[in-house]
Amino acid sequence: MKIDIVSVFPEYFEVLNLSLMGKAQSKGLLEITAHNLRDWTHDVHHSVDDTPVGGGAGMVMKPEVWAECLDELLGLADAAGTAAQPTSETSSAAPVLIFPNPSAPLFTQRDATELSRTEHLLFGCGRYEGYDSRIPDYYRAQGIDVREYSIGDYVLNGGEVAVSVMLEAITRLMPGFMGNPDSIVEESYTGEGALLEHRQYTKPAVWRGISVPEVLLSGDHGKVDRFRRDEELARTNEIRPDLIARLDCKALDKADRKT
Ligand SMILES: COc1cccc(COC(=O)c2cn[nH]c2)c1
Repeated sequence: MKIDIVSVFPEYFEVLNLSLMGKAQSKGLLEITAHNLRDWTHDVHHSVDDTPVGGGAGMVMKPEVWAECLDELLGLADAAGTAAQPTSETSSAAPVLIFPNPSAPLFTQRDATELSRTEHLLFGCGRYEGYDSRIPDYYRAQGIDVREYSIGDYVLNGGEVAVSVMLEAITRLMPGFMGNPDSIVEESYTGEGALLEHRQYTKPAVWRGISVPEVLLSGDHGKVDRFRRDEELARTNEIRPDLIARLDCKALDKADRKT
């Protein structure tokens, strides 16, 4: 998978060369490039933002700068309309263009699963009050698959943290990324927006006088599975009833068949 990230703080992503992400890059599973949006400015101040049309506090990121950058990274015709020549850089599959945005639909495991099968992702990190809203609209009109996602109900100073969160959720699902692929199978229940996972315990069976649930020591896998399933339903109902509402009957049936 080829991943391009555009930010005014590209150095923020140097951390991706560590641990699993670093290994995945050295194994050729991933190719991550962080670009500095200011490389597409032409003024002496390398300005990427301007005051909001209609007034209001803060600054908004300029569409022209983003467009010069995205046209190039997406391999689109430039403003003059001359078709950009496909280069070795231009991946065959059209990339998905993703913008973190607090005012967008929530990014879920279902999105991570879908995007983990994509060949080329291009992330755009907003700063200040955000980017000119015409940017995603324009690229949708060019036929690009543009997604805007929130990672939660809070506002960050920029999209970089949100991109890191989405990248981790996406890349860990890629075949060959995790040492032990089984570790993501179990999550398929909770992952697909289904249920919260059951509580986890390890040895010792009794720790500071607190015992693990007896059934887990029974050796009866059928009973253990049933116990865990019941706990998943109860925990989800108590902590995240909204996930129950999203559950479709298939997932519930599948869950019952599992035990
Ligand atoms: C309109 O673009 C903006 C504006 C302001 C900050 C950001 C960065 O993203 C977030 O703050 C965020 C994403 N999910 N939850 C919070 C983007």
